Amino acid sequence: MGKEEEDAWVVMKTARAPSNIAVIKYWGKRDEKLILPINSSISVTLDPEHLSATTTVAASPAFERDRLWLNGKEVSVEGERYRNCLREMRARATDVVIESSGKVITKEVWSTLHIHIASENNFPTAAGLASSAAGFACLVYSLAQLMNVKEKYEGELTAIARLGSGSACRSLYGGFVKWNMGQEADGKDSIATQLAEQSHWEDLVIIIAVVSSRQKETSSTSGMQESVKTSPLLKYRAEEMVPKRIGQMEKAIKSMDFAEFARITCADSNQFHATCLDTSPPIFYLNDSSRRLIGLVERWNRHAGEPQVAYTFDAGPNAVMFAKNKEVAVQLLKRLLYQFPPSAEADLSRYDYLGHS
Ligand SMILES: Nc1ncnc2c1ncn2[C@@H]1O[C@H](COP(=O)(O)OP(=O)(O)OP(=O)(O)O)[C@@H](O)[C@H]1O
Ligand SMILES: C[C@@](O)(CCOP(=O)(O)OP(=O)(O)O)CC(=O)O
Repeated sequence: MGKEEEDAWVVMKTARAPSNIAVIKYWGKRDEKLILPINSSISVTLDPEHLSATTTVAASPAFERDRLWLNGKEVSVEGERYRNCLREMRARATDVVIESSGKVITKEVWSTLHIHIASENNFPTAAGLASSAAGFACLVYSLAQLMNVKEKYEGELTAIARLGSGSACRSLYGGFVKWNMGQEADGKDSIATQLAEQSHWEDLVIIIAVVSSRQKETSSTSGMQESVKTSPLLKYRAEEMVPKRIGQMEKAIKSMDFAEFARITCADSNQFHATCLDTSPPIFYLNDSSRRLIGLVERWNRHAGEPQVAYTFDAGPNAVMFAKNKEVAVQLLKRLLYQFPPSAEADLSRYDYLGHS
């Protein structure tokens, strides 16, 4: 067989992974390279129909270097995070048989093959809606399919996704997920585990209000670096507050106690933004619309006598809200449209309603 014929094959896999929203936030690393956090966190994985990354990975002897296209535009794959994920996945590749020809791609061959990656997000990238979480979870999962990688211990793939972006480790599972901060220096025990399936809490409805889809000024990565360096509140939060809240949140999820779930979710979001304000120079992720949303929910909950809706904000002004059930969700949408009426030329299909169940 000539070199051209030998190079004429390509193997390919496509996968989709959803984004996730933390109800106990990760903010701060104890190891920048391995992306090891200063506290554990808990998140809810979102519906892939609405917020997800779709990634196709391909390998061929004809490819001369690793390449990545993100939302149709080629971007560099030379960054440490992409390199680390690719290296760890290649190291775990096992035999793959190409169906059409019967040819076997062995572990040795995988170590010489270059990968082409094309990924699309169905929501704004780098706008505080955890695109990096969906993106790196999807990259690792699609590579695992392509290279026939089998986990040696549960959560091994989550530890590799973590090397791409901390929050990505939580997107490999659906439902309610905990990222254990771990203790080991090599990060082996800093993995995600599923607390409960999505179907465990069917009543819960998630609504996302995209206040702004502009890219944020301070990325999560640099924002949390500054907070670790300068915020005394962050240290107190990670050491004293989060360990207690993690236990309380696990209990609330297990028993589907919405009042407790809402109380902790709102308190943790507010404390995370307080640590941003406590950073020097201060970081502002919320804007006037975010604050109006907080006011609306707080007044409603107080008036109802017990929480009906919870809110949480990541590193941006966009709100993620949890409604107690479908009836409350409909009420919430009405109130949101009343408080924030769309302009006459708005495209109403962009008003997203995300059912969790
Ligand atoms: N689908 C994807 N595939 C691979 N990498 C992606 C994908 N989507 C995003 N990324 C990577 O993640 C980066 C954006 O991460 P960043 O943390 O700045 O924003 P975010 O994840 O949208 O927001 P946040 O984490 O604060 O909620 C992109 O520049 C890109 O490197
Ligand atoms: C506010 C957050 O969304 C921060 C997420 O930070 P990233 O996971 O994007 O940061 P890196 O690990 O540096 O990639 C809270 C959370 O998702 O827990």
